[in-house]
Amino acid sequence: MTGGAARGLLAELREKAAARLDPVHLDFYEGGAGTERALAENERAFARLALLPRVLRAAGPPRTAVDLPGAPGTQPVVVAPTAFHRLAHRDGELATARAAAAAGTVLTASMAATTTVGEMAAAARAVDPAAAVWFQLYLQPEREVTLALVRRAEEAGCSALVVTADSPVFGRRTRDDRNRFHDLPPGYAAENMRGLPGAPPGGTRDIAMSPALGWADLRRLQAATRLPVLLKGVLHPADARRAVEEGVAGIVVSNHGGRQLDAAPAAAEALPRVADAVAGHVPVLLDGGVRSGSDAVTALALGATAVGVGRPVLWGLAAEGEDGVARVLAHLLEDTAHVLALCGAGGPRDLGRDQVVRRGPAGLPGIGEAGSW
Ligand SMILES: Cc1cc2nc3c(=O)[nH]c(=O)nc-3n(C[C@H](O)[C@H](O)[C@H](O)COP(=O)(O)O)c2cc1C
Ligand SMILES: O=C(O)C(=O)c1ccccc1
Repeated sequence: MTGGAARGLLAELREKAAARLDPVHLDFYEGGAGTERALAENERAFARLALLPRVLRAAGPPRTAVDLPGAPGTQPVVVAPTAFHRLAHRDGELATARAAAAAGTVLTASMAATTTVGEMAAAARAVDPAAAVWFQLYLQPEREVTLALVRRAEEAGCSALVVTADSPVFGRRTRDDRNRFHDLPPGYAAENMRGLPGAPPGGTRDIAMSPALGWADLRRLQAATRLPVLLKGVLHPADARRAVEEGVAGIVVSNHGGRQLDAAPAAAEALPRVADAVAGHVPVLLDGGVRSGSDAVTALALGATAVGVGRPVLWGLAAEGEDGVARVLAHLLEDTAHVLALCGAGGPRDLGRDQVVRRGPAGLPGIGEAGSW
């Protein structure tokens, strides 16, 4: 086989995106923090793992539907929140929203979107009135600003909030520093931040990261909304346990695509212990490095209910707009169902953690050992 034959759709769209994007914007999308070790580890962790198929289980065709907060019967691949889609394509977040709705996947609207969450949710619902949209939120130091953002998400019809907790300070992005990319170009803005309390007339507030936030702030948020709240950026099992005690509706295991703590482990490596700590009380999602159905199924076998994808969506968007995002999502969903079938699973719940082993000579002794991972 020639190299090209097995290259895959995502690699193709990534190359097309790289050829089209302003190199500074490409670096913003692709880059991570520090030496980009956490970024690299996300994909490497999946590459180190193999799936052990089960045979003759009479599983029938895979049913992929899963229940997520505010999204019953949805697909096990969701669109992770990523900033600034209009730098990738003129249609920006509207293209992403339409493609996610068409694919039947949850769209997580970023607080740092270049389109308002209201416009995004309307675009998704124009494609599918039942489309699920979540709103990702950085808790702001000023409570009234956070609450104004929550009201916007509620009014947009969002069905859950995703609070990103891994950013007490903004990660040090080596490529952005080198490129001096620290502001959106003229004509673009973080539209959700327009007209908030304290914003200049007609202008936007900056998104603040705060190291002063604590569990009490999360609790106050939960008391101020009826929406389910997921906590994103959890890697320590003790934090996952605490979050469940605090009544969160879901946990997102994530190192922020390697853009925050460079010394963080891969999301896939942190997942099993977080899943153990959560013990099925709420859904656990994983994002970081998911590039194939095999990666998604590996995460599902290790205890995730669903996975999120960040950069692949941006590659599709930059390469081909709405069609590109649609191709990425359809491919990942189809590949996930296909790999489930090959593993002998009739659905995500049929997978066992014993079906995931480390590659290499040290891998096989781990088979079947609970907690070998
Ligand atoms: C360009 C870019 C922008 C991002 N913006 C946000 C954001 O605004 N809020 C957030 O919680 N996470 C953000 N993330 C992190 C993603 O939600 C997700 O954790 C990560 O991209 C998953 O890894 P993957 O890109 O390998 O799929 C961003 C990631 C990228 C690559
Ligand atoms: O780049 C990011 O990862 C991110 O989360 C972000 C947050 C605010 C503004 C721009 C990007």
